Amino acid sequence: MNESLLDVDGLSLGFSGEAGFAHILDGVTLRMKPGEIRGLVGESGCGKTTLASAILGVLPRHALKIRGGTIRFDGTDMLSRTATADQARVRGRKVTFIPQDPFTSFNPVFTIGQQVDELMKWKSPERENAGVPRHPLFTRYPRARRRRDRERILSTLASVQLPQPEQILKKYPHEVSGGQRQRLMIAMALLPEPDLIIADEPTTALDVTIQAQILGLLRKLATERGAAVLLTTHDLGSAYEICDSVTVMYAGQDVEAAPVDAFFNAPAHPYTGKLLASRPEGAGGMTGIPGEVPSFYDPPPGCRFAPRCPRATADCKRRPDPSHPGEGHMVRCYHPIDAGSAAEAAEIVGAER
Ligand SMILES: Nc1ncnc2c1ncn2[C@@H]1O[C@H](COP(=O)(O)OP(=O)(O)OP(=O)(O)O)[C@@H](O)[C@H]1O
Repeated sequence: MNESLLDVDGLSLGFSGEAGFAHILDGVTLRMKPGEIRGLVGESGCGKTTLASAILGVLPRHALKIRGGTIRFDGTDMLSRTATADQARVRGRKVTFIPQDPFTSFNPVFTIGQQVDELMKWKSPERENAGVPRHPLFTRYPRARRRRDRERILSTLASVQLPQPEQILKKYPHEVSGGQRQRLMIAMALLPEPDLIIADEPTTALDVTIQAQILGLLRKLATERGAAVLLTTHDLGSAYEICDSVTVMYAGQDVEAAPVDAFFNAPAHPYTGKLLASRPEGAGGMTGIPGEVPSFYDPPPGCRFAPRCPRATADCKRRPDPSHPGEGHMVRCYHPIDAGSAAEAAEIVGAER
């Protein structure tokens, strides 16, 4: 039985532009089970947002070219050009989104209440055929459903710890703080009762003190309501705090996926080892990783980390198939770190020191 909620398999895509074709995602595989909280980590520019946007179906169509692979959500083919009604039922209803920047995500000219009502008019869990596009003029918002939705809205705002929810709904976006706006975003992502929430660096724009609170709240509410969360972040500390599992991306490739304990205690891909070692509290101390991320216009063949990898050999010019060093642990590397060998771990961490 296939118990995946989300199944991204071998996804390769890129964008054409004046500078040529940018090969962004290269054979990415990502699976999520119902209720799982998975971190999608990697350096800035490694393709986390592109992957999240591909799942949500919001990549710019004019330049996008899908070169291979599939995205299936609970049985719906999210890349098919004919299953658009099913895709519309999934997007914004079964899969919702928490954006990076709560400051630009609201429309400044409507009150928060008007914007939440509009969301529920279309995406309420009670709405039949939720998500199927119809002409807005011919779609009523029946009074009885609107009343029940209002109850849902007030209780969800209370659950994200927004005081005086009725007052907040009357305000305009600029009248509430950044932290409150991000709580509202979490509430709006929860209201359709989704099976998956994609949170794209949801706390980057906030104060460090508020970040941990918001992530803790997201984890608690998603778990209580049985929703899975895909959290894109470059903050490994956040991933450690709230995730069950982690997928590591490097230059548009998934290089490793592991339960959170294995990720931190027994990383197998040399890039993961470097990433962990370059944390301020890691063995390398804020050293960074020598070398540069390759260009997406002319990426190296095979493993894209090979040009920076102390273990690379000629084999690495072909993309490695996945291997499985442990339960739920996948790595794509011809020369993985042996978790049992302290000398190997030290070699990876200290190779350039
Ligand atoms: N429409 C596009 N055309 C060309 N290149 C693009 C396009 N969209 C994204 N890219 C490139 O794809 C790469 C991956 O970007 P993406 O935003 O997915 O990375 P990221 O890991 O989410 O980064 P960050 O952590 O900074 O948000 C970047 O080099 C970006 O410039």
